[in-house]
Amino acid sequence: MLTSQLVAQLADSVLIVVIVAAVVLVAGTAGLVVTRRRKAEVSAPTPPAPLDTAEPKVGEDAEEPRDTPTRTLEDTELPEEPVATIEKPESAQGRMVRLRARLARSQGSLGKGLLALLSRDKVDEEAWEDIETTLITADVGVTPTQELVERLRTRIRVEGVGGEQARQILREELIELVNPALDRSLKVSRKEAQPAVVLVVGVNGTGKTTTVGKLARVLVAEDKHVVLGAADTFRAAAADQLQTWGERVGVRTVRGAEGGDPASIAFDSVKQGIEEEADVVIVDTAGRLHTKTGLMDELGKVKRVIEKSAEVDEVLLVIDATTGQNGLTQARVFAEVIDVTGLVLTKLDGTAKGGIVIAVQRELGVPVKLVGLGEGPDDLAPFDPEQFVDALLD
Ligand SMILES: Nc1nc2c(ncn2[C@@H]2O[C@H](COP(=O)(O)OP(=O)(O)OP(=O)(O)O)[C@@H](O)[C@H]2O)c(=O)[nH]1
Repeated sequence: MLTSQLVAQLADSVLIVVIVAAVVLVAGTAGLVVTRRRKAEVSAPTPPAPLDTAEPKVGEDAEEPRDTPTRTLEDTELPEEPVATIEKPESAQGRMVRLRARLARSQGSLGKGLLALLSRDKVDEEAWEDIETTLITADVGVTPTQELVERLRTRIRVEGVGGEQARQILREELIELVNPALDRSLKVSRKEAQPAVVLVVGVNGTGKTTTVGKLARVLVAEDKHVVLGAADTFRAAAADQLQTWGERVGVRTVRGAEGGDPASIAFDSVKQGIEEEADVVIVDTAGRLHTKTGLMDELGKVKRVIEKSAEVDEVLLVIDATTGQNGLTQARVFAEVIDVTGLVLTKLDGTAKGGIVIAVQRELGVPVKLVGLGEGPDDLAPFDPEQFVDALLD
């Protein structure tokens, strides 16, 4: 009896559980269906809007402008690197006028010092000694100094002294010492259907690559077609540096592998110049210590290899004016291994020893053709003795 009651109770419980489960199941399924339907409503693609075939309205019929204001120029992000444009370099004419103040600033003590001593009422022995010291300190060199002092003594004795007269005498004698008779023109014109070739040489860090870049600008300003040869395969960044200089004025740079054979790059750049019918090919070479025989011999090879296809018209030796007497020693050794046709004195803006112009010309019997007066792209000027001396005396 008890058992049958127990069984009946159990059956009731099972029934209740089954009923509850069924209700939950039905409610769950209904919920799911509703959610699915809602989701389907949300993600259903909206039908495409009918094409607006109406004519655009103008004037008073025009629609109201958009809520969001149109972006102004200020809002627009510009690319960081401006689009490369070809620069127009300053012409060589008149550069010296612009750079004269800089020269006067650096060399002022030389010119003004001499002038002050010569303008005294009486130029005594002590004053002449001071004049000599001033000239030697400015790197004019012993022999040129003695010559100049001798000529000044004679003229001052004969023509007398006095402010303006002393200035005139000094000006004339300094110009004579710098030697205005020397041919300072650069051989940079095509001849016999071939480009002129300029080889740039010198000790490390004197400013060769910079000078090649600046020279290219001088020539581009004269409407010359220039090709650059990056034969400095020793310093990793030199070819990039040169190429950047070239690109700024639309000039091609021929380069080779880092550590490659400089003679072969020099050859290729001249070949390129011939093919492009260029006016000038300027070849930059690696800086080399004048004391390293192997490197110095390499220069001869570079020149000989170029000469297989074209004549080398200019060999420009770059000298850092701030190195003083050491610059003279370099000049001497370079001149022994290669025929230097012109000198470039760089960094004249950074030294008071402008007398090196006189000394180095004397040493080599070769004219200073260009002077570097700053790091700016157009801070290279053709050397002019009169303007140089006038800047000293400014
Ligand atoms: N103030 C001044 N600096 C100059 C002048 N010319 C060149 N320089 C600087 O001298 C440094 C060396 O110049 P580079 O052209 O790299 O010298 P480089 O002779 O090619 O050097 P290497 O390839 O190592 O032999 C650079 O910082 C130039 O900007 C100049 O006339 N005035």
